[in-house]
Amino acid sequence: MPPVAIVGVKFLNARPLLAGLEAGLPAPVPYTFSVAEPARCADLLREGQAQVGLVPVGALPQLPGIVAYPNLGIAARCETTSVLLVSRVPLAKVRVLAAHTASRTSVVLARLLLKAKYGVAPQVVPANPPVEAMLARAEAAVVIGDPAMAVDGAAGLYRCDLAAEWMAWRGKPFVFAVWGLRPPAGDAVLPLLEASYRFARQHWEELLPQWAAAHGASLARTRDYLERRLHFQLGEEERQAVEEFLKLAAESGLVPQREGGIWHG
Ligand SMILES: C=C(O[C@@H]1C=C(C(=O)O)C=C[C@H]1O)C(=O)O
Repeated sequence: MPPVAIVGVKFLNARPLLAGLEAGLPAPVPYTFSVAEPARCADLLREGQAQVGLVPVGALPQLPGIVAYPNLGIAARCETTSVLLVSRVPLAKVRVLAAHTASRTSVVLARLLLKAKYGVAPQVVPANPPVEAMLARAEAAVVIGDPAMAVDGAAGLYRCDLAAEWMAWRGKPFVFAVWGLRPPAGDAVLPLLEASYRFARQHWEELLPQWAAAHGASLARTRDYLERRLHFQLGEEERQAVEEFLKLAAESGLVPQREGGIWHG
């Protein structure tokens, strides 16, 4: 049997979920591990080049045959500082939205919020950071991950932190990404995914400075980001939030209706 191909997200926010995989923890079956931008993780899973991937929740409707592991993911209940809608104009005046091509979740979330809260449905154009270049072609931009953390604090822009906006709107945490897997090939590595996060918890103080250096963030900011802003264990509230987000997005025509259940098991 060929090794199970596992792909993770390359941004700082995913490091706690990936630590044990990077360290090469043993698994009952052979596996390979690599990282990519979130949208690419979804593509690799859909094309069958990976059997397990950390995928944007917003991509799940377009991943037939892929189910989500219900216990681990990238979630937040407050400002993340790494998933931003920035604008040169008040949000009710946005006509063109530059969408970070790495994202499949946050672009949908931004469009949902723009419609529900500000009554606008801008044209969406694909784009990539830096945010200044994105805003040269559009009034507003969605930017995620490490490049968004570099934008934080930029002056003169309207800035909306999307997880906090969702929390204020729906009263639930927001889940950006989950482990997607293609059964039965991916099933054998589920304990490895748990072990990988456990490894991060066990080696946290050693790993934090390494992650900070690798992603160009200060230790204090990395600690605040990964300990206080994001969380990685999903419970009933998070699973309900995923379902609610996908339902709202499908009702608004932003994603197709998902065929079949979302969750593994
Ligand atoms: C918290 C984040 O969540 C990310 C956002 C994603 C998206 O918008 O599709 C996908 C995966 C996550 O890594 C971030 O990028 O900062």
